[in-house]
Amino acid sequence: MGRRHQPFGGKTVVFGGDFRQVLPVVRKGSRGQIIDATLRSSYLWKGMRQLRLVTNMRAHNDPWFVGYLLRVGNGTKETDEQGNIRLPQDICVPPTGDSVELEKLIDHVFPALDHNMSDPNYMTSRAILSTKNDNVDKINKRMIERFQGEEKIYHSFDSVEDDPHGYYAPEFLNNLTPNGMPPHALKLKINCPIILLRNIDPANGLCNGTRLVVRGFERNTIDAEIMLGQHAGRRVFLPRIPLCPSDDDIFPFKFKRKQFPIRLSFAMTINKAQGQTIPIVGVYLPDPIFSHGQLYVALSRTTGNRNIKTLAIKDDGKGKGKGKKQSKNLNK
Ligand SMILES: Nc1ncnc2c1ncn2[C@@H]1O[C@H](COP(=O)(O)OP(=O)(O)OP(=O)(O)O)[C@@H](O)[C@H]1O
Repeated sequence: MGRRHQPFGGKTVVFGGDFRQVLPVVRKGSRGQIIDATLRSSYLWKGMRQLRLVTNMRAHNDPWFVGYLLRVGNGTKETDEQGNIRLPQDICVPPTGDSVELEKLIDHVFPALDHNMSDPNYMTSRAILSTKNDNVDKINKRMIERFQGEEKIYHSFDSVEDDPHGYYAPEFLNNLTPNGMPPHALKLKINCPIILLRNIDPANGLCNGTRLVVRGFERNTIDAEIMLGQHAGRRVFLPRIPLCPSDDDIFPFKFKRKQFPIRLSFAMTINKAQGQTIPIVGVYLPDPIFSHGQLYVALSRTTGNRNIKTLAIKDDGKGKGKGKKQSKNLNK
């Protein structure tokens, strides 16, 4: 670090990013505060040299799709009078207004599940993405019920720091699942796909967002196999670790959960999928999406138009999104 007065001691540091994607999350932040949290607003920005990557390598076999993604991401895709974007007809599962529509989306993304359950490539090359954890949990629950194989439920140990008199009953704590935390009752089956929620051992490929498949159950560890990236094929034993919610002002007490830092990954939030390549993607949008950047992230995880199916419930203007700072739903 020779030049102490320069950023990073004068060393060259490479930052990467795509400003069309979801911006940093600022809880309850205004538009201005969110923009303020981006690299573009950093005092370092003016000292940076910008290099542009202009070829979409992931979807390079589908030039029409690449152009469509750029129009969505750049905000140049034409909208109707309510601000809705028209999704291509061939990627839409027609909404029917009942539970069958979701089953249809699941069947598109996970065809012949019964025959392919033990094929790790099948399991990790597909996922359903949605905006909210509630939707994701609903789909993961359906999928694990459908999945066949030896089942195990791991329960967490929940506690509150500085609570010597035990004011917070375990039953109450067990019912809490703040964002980014694993559930109290983690129901798994052999060969089911999971995603890591914390960096455990980045040097060995165990990072927040790593996708794995469950191979075996031990009393205090889970035997799993890394599925993607340079560590694909590596068998690891995942430990239970103490976890705290990332938003520390969410409860008026300091909540601690000892659990395996994983969730099922048949479905995940769009934010969690940012940065991943998922060859076959389903997008479930029962509510208006938060921003066009979120739609851009969801659609751009895959390699082309034919590998994506969306189920968008039409926003009739009376929905929950009405009057909030959400962009309109994105229907046909
Ligand atoms: N030069 C290249 N030649 C061939 N394939 C490439 C090349 N660069 C990237 N890819 C492939 O494109 C896909 C996306 O790459 P990568 O995840 O590095 O992009 P990214 O910019 O981080 O994407 P995003 O931000 O959208 O997640 C990967 O499947 C990768 O293997």
